[in-house]
Amino acid sequence: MNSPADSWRAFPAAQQPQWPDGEALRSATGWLSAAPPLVFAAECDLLRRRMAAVARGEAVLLQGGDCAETFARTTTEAIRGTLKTLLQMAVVLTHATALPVIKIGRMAGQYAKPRSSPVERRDGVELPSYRGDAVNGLEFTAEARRPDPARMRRMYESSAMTLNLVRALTTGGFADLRQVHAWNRGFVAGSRAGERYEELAGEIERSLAFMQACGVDTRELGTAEFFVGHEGLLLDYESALTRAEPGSGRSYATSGHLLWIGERTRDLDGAHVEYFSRVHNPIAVKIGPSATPDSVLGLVDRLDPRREPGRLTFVVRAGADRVRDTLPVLVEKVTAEGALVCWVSDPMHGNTVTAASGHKTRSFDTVMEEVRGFVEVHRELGTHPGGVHVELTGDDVTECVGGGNAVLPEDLHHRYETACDPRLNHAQSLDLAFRLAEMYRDRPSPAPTPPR
Ligand SMILES: O=C[C@H](O)[C@H](O)COP(=O)(O)O
Ligand SMILES: C=C(OP(=O)(O)O)C(=O)O
Ligand SMILES: [Mn+2]
Repeated sequence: MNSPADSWRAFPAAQQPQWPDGEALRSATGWLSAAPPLVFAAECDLLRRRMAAVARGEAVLLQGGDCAETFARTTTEAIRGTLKTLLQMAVVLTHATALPVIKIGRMAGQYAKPRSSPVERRDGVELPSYRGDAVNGLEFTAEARRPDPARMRRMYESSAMTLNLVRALTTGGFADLRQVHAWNRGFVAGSRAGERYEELAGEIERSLAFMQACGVDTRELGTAEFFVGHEGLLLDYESALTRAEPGSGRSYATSGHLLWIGERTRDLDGAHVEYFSRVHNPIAVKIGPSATPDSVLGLVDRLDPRREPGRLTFVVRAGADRVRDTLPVLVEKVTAEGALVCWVSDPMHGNTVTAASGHKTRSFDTVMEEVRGFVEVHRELGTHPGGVHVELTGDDVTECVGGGNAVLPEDLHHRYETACDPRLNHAQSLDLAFRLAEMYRDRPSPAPTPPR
């Protein structure tokens, strides 16, 4: 019970499914405990070093992907679409900042969802809420909504399939920077952001040709470093995949490189903080508008007691109208405490609204307003706006309104395909990258903090 994988069991765990079948739960977690790790300790350590560079102002983080991955969309097309979108956004940001962009997919594990309400009501019928494919089915039937622990095994298998393809694509030539034009193919033509991207890709190609002509070996640009992460919500799953490293004796969550604690599960006395205090991965915590300086400093003490840059990231999701008020004091207090954490903006979860049609949506302009507020706060304090964490897809969905190829509220039903929250589509994602790039270019980050 006091092992790193199990100490959380003595603490209250929010947002966990009520598994109806104890025997099925034991069978699933037993199977997971014997399964190979999905990621390796050395990869997690490498990402910690990369995140330390973000904390020092020497790199930028780009994290994105579905709100909720689904088993049905574990397809080559969907995975490749998200990956290409992130690679394109990273090129835009690298070009503007002249800093390395650390890429993390919200992929290969994003199958469990915290919910505002444990139940959903439709036409007088009440059923358990959908909690992600790892727990139950999206279909509104009693059968589908019953939590089934065997789904955690499918979560592992879908994560493995996704990770396998991601590893092949990022190292097998697909992510080669010399393919910078090819990544834009297959996406809907005609968006302003797409055109801007084509211009930039042309510029990069000419620079690469120039470097080659000067005798520089550009083959090094043939692969991309890419990590995966998800909300570490389902503690039965995460603890079954926790492995101790024989050399160091350290424990790692091996379901993903960087895992985060959500806004609804960051209670200092709760099971999630306890579990994550025991594993050595780089970790993140979502910070909403109600976070007090004391609760944030408490998280630093519990999760980063040695104040090691790269260990802890705060993902701020305050809302466009609150970020300028709530963020400064948090940044000031954490900095005064001697912690060099990464500050990242999630401009989506504080800005969800319900459209007249009943669809959950987010306005692109409001999303950008939160990013702007986040960057401005850091500029004023002389700290580094470390990057963004966004819900996006390479598909041409109509889930968020606005953006370059404006999706109108009346268009939402055309391709509203998300299993949970509304995602930016491909054009909106590129648009966000260009606008963020402008913010970085207008006011470069201060000189990096010297390594500690
Ligand atoms: O993705 C985040 C949460 O799971 C989601 O925003 C909760 O949505 P709900 O308010 O519809 O439950
Ligand atoms: C649940 C999520 O966010 P938050 O914890 O910030 O609400 C999410 O990232 O999908
Ligand atoms: Mn979400």
